[in-house]
Amino acid sequence: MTASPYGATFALWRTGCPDPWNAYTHHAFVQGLGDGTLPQASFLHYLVQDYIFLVHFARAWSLGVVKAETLDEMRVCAGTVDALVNHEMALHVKTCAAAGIDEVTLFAATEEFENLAYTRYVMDAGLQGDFLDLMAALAPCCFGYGEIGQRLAKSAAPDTPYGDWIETYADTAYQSVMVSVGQMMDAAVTRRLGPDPAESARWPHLQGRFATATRLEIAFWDMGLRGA
Ligand SMILES: Cc1ncc(CO)c(N)n1
Repeated sequence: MTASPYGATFALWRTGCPDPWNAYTHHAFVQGLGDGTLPQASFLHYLVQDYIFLVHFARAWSLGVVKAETLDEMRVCAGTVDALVNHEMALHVKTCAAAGIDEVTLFAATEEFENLAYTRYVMDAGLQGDFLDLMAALAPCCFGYGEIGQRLAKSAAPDTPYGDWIETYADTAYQSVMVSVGQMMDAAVTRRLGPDPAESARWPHLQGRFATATRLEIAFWDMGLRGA
């Protein structure tokens, strides 16, 4: 198992589904962001959908506050809601405004099925299950973009038009929130499953949620590439 700055739980989950994880983090859409060959129409189609995605992700992280058992869990979940609605979405608003799409239009955009499936899957994981079910479904989103941002910041073509996007996820603001999310998830898992969580009866189910959310990330990139 390869260690990760985002904690031991994530490292275990990622190791549990290597092929989907690789397909997600090295998707053609991601390569196109890095080398600049991604068509702008695909990028905008993705970004409008991603704005709606973040609205629902902020709702799911808010459910984390409701399902938390410690103040630390509440703090990290509330901090993530803040990072999503007050920071990350600024990228979407600014980039779309420059392309002539205003925020009212963004908020009213029709959701693609891939977007609906992913966001409602995560919300249902949290409603049907407990805090850990919700975290397992949220983890691929957080840490996948963390890994992609870090890798592209080092390897992207200097003239890619997607530098702002890359910078948003490579930035210490995003990375440091992800490190605290990873630490919080490790503590949450130890608290509920003990020191050897992978041996617990619940582990395969949590691993399954992580893998499903990872497959939904792949479908989200596919949706972006397909265009509007
Ligand atoms: C689809 C998707 N996954 C993860 C992130 C990171 O927050 C995002 N903005 N969109």
